[in-house]
Amino acid sequence: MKVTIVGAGNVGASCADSISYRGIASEVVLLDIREGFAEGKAMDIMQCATNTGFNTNVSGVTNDYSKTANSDVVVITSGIPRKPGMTREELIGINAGIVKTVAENVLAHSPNCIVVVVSNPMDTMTYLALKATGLPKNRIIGMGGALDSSRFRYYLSKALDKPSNDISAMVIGGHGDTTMIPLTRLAAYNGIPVSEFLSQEELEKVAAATMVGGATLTGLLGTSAWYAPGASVAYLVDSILNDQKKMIACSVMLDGEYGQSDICIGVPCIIGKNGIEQIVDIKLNDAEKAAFAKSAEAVRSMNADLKTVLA
Ligand SMILES: NC(=O)C1=CN([C@@H]2O[C@H](COP(=O)(O)OP(=O)(O)OC[C@H]3O[C@@H](n4cnc5c(N)ncnc54)[C@H](O)[C@@H]3O)[C@@H](O)[C@H]2O)C=CC1
Ligand SMILES: O=C([O-])CC(=O)C(=O)O
Repeated sequence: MKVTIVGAGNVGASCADSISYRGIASEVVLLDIREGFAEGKAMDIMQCATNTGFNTNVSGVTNDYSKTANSDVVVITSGIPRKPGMTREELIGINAGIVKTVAENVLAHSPNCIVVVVSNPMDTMTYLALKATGLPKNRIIGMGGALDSSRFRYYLSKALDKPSNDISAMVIGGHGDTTMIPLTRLAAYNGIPVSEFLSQEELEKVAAATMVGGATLTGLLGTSAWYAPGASVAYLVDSILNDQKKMIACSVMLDGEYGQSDICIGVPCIIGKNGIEQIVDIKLNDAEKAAFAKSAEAVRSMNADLKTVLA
């Protein structure tokens, strides 16, 4: 199985690293426009192989899409990250042009691939990639919910003082500081609702910390995060390549589900060899429904800005 990652920066290289460690692809190609940069990242990752025991062949290329030909999965991580104080939405002006060109280039060389969009603002970039390529909606997946859900589990684990892996929890909605919807009502510690252990006030604090999880890291690091984003992409790619049918919150084109159409936004999906194999339309309560509608409205208004930025 072959995976291409376009954009060999912090997130792209971390994706290549995590995918190699998982041993889920025979080949990973990193592509970047910076001369020699992807080659250097690939060489550094390959020099881990003997000490960590992986057999994936990781290579790097400078803007040569012929080397990405016939990829099974292409991950788009090209574009600028935010700096402290910025929102993800502010990146649209530069990243829209990059994502559109990259999506067209990868499809020209890998017409059957499944595309995972990571660049921000991710929901709008997923929508753009879908419209620009005309691919069927099961083959364009926006990665955000996997990461946001793992941050939700992290903050719940801190509040509960229990391991993250004993907690199940999901974040739906937009991948933005104000558009995320941590589904606190459905979060559980070994099947027991977390509300049995945490007060309403504690749960609200966890949800608020989750929503600004990316901004918190950006403030600490001076640029946005990469280890957890890379691991989240690898988790998603594993479910595609190995047809695991995991339920993962992903940004996907809706066609009536959750009362929305013509929008890519985070909802629970079954992920397998065909990409998005099913959208799981869970029953939300009235407050969750209202939060989802508000989140969709914000994402939709960002999508409308594409006309201006791409003009
Ligand atoms: N969806 C999510 O959960 C997450 C999304 N992100 C987003 O991922 C993107 C990348 O973040 P980082 O890796 O931290 O940035 P970075 O600046 O470290 O790397 C971006 C790379 O893209 C390359 N690039 C720019 N234009 C290109 C083009 N046309 N073709 C190929 N490569 C190109 C740059 O040379 C650079 O190496 C950002 O937009 C960031 O906001 C970051 C973390 C999580
Ligand atoms: O915070 C950012 O800008 C990058 C990102 O999407 C995340 O880490 O969730």
